[in-house]
Amino acid sequence: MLPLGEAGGIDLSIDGADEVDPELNLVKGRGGSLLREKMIEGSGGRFVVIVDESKLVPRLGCTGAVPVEVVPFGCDHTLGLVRKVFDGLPGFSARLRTVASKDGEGKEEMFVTDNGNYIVEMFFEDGIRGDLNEISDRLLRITGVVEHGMFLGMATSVVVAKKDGTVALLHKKK
Ligand SMILES: O=C(CO)[C@H](O)[C@H](O)COP(=O)(O)O
Repeated sequence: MLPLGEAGGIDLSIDGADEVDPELNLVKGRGGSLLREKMIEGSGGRFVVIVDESKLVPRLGCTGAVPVEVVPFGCDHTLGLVRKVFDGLPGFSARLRTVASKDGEGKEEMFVTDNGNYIVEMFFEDGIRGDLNEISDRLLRITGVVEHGMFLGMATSVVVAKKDGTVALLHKKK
């Protein structure tokens, strides 16, 4: 094991994904590790994704939350700014992710990422329509947003395990 800065580049990253669209854009981070995953998988080299076919979607955001990592300071304000990006979009909602509190008394507490941050979850009625790169830029320009879970143009190949037992191999268009 080496720190990222000492690895001298990463030739190959292999990971799962929560969603894969026809252009091999991904949603990742429903487990909350999107920042570290994006740092590693975006550091160059090949990025191979392994999923089952339930992860293939026509548009990102079709099957669940698209996560956005935000700093805890002013998180409600940042949540409001994230909501503004999709202002007026029917069926859109966003909230801060919570988890059941460990005290077992049925309370909820903030979900904290491995970097000590919070997660805003964005929900779309029928997936994200529009220019994903533009939406990405708008989200990343919000002060308080650390990173989001759309991995655009990063996957070089996707290995898809199908229900019938066969495997399909998809490659990024050049
Ligand atoms: O994207 C991910 C985390 O960011 C995971 O790879 C993804 O959630 C894997 O899901 P599953 O356990 O259903 O294979």
